[in-house]
Amino acid sequence: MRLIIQKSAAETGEWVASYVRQRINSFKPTEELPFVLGLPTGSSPLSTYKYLVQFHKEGTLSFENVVTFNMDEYVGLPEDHPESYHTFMWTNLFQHIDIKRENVHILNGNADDLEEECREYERKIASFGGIELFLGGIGPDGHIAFNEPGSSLVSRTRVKTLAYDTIVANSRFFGGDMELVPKMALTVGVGTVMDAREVLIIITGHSKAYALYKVIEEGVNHMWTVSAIQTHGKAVIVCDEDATLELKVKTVKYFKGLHETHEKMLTESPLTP
Ligand SMILES: N[C@@H]1[C@@H](O)[C@H](O)[C@@H](COP(=O)(O)O)O[C@@H]1O
Repeated sequence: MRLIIQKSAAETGEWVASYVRQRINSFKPTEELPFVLGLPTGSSPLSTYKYLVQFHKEGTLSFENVVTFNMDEYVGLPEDHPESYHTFMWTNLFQHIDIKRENVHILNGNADDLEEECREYERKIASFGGIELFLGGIGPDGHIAFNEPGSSLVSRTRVKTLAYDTIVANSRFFGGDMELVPKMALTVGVGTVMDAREVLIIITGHSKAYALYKVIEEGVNHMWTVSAIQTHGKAVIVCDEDATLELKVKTVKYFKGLHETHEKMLTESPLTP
C-alpha cells in the first residue's frame, strides 16, 4: 500500500484530482468501455471535486465516458433534501462536468424494497465489469462508506444502522440536531470497495489521525473497517500532515522517502509506471 503525505487538505485534493485525471486519460475510455469510478461524499473529497471541476473547465479532463457509483445514501431522506448525498454530488461535482445523467449511479434510499435496491446496485456494478478506481473517505472511527465498526470485511451493498458516533458527527449537517440525522443508510460493503481494481482513500485533518495510525501501523481489524485495504493489491492512502499526527516519526519518514524516490524515478524515466 502507498501512503502519500501532502501538506494540506487542499494539496491533498489537488494530488488526488491530478491522479484521477491521469488514470482516466490514460485509460482512454469509450462509450463501449467506460472508466468506472467509485465516489464518496463528505468534506474529505471536496477539494478533489473542486480540482476535477477545474480540470474539466480547463479542457484537460472529460467525463463523457465515465460511469460513477457512489458509496452510500441515507434511508428516507428525500433525494432533493439539501443534505442528501444525491444533492451533495450534483452540487459539488456532477452539475459542473460533462457526465451523462444515465452514467451516474447513487443508491436510492427511498426505494420500496431497500434490500432489492442493494442487490440491484451490485448487479449494476458487475454489468460494467466492476469498478476501476474507488475513491473513499473515512469517519474518525475508521469507517469506510457507512461500514461502521464491526462490519464484515467481506460485506456487500446493504442496509446499515448508523453508529452513535456517526450520528453525532453528521449532526453538524443537520443544524446540530441529532434527531434530524437519518439513523439508517444504504452503503456499498467493504467487499464491494475491495473488489475495485484500485482503491484510493483520502484522509485529512487531526480528527482522523488515530484512524490513520490504526490503518498504517496496526493490523486488519473489523473495528476499523478501512484497514481492510491492507489486503488490497493496489491501494493508496493520500493524507495531509495533520492526519499523520499519531504516526511514528519513522513511519512518516519511511513513506515520504518512498514517495520521493518514486517521483524521482518517474521524472528520470517517464516510461516507468
Ligand atoms: N458515509 C460518510 C462516509 O463515506 C465519509 O467518509 C464520512 C466522513 O466524512 P467527512 O469526510 O466529512 O469527514 O462521513 C460519512 O459517514
